[in-house]
Amino acid sequence: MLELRGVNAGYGTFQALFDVNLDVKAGEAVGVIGPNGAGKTTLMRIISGLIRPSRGSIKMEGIDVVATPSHKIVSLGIAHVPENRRLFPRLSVDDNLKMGAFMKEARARYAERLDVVFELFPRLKERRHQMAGTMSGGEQQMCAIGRAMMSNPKLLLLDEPSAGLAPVVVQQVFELVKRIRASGLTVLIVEQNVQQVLKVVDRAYLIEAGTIRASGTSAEMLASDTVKEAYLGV
Ligand SMILES: Nc1ncnc2c1ncn2[C@@H]1O[C@H](COP(=O)(O)OP(=O)(O)OP(=O)(O)O)[C@@H](O)[C@H]1O
Repeated sequence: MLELRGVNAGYGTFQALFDVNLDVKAGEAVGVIGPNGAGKTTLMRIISGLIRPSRGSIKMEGIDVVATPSHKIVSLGIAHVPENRRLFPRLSVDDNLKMGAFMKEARARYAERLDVVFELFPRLKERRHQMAGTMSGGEQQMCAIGRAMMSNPKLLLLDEPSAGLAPVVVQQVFELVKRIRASGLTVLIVEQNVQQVLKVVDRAYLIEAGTIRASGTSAEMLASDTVKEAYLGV
């Protein structure tokens, strides 16, 4: 579904990603792990077109993402849930969800998408008239994911969905990821919470200083000495 080849990217003269190759197959959940500043968020940004690579190719179902204008990338089926959620805090849950269905095709299927989101996250239906900024951290994450799902994506990019949440809520967020996966959506998820994320993904990539250092199935990553020493504290 998604294929990155030889991707370099950065900010001005600063290079944040070096020769990145990455694949996500349809129906898979794939994790991206690594330390602070490794380039994980940058990776998500180049896939959703927020920034452009300086070299290399990105293809979504064979279509060149780099050549696609930013506002059309959602139409390729890519939806990005950014770090820190970025909800509209003073708007209701309903209005936040509406913002996720701004493309013409999504607008036409608004009611149908809303049903899908409410079925997956019944809590959002209960709270649909509440101001998003007054909901709990876990509920806000649900709302951010729900908003992304309003565009009827094929690939969901989740950037640190558990960041800043209390441990019990972190558990709930990983349960959400499992549910999304079971609904058939393909997921690429960035996480600091290595132990947890490896329980919900099929495969993962370890990125350090902008370079992919290791990749493999969750079982392989859990057994890898590099991952164990640096990220699992064993
Ligand atoms: N807008 C920006 N302008 C300049 N440099 C940036 C910008 N965003 C990120 N960087 C730099 O790019 C590098 C990679 O950052 P990135 O946010 O991708 O890392 P990360 O792995 O997501 O880190 P974290 O886990 O801390 O969120 C860092 O050195 C960061 O300072």
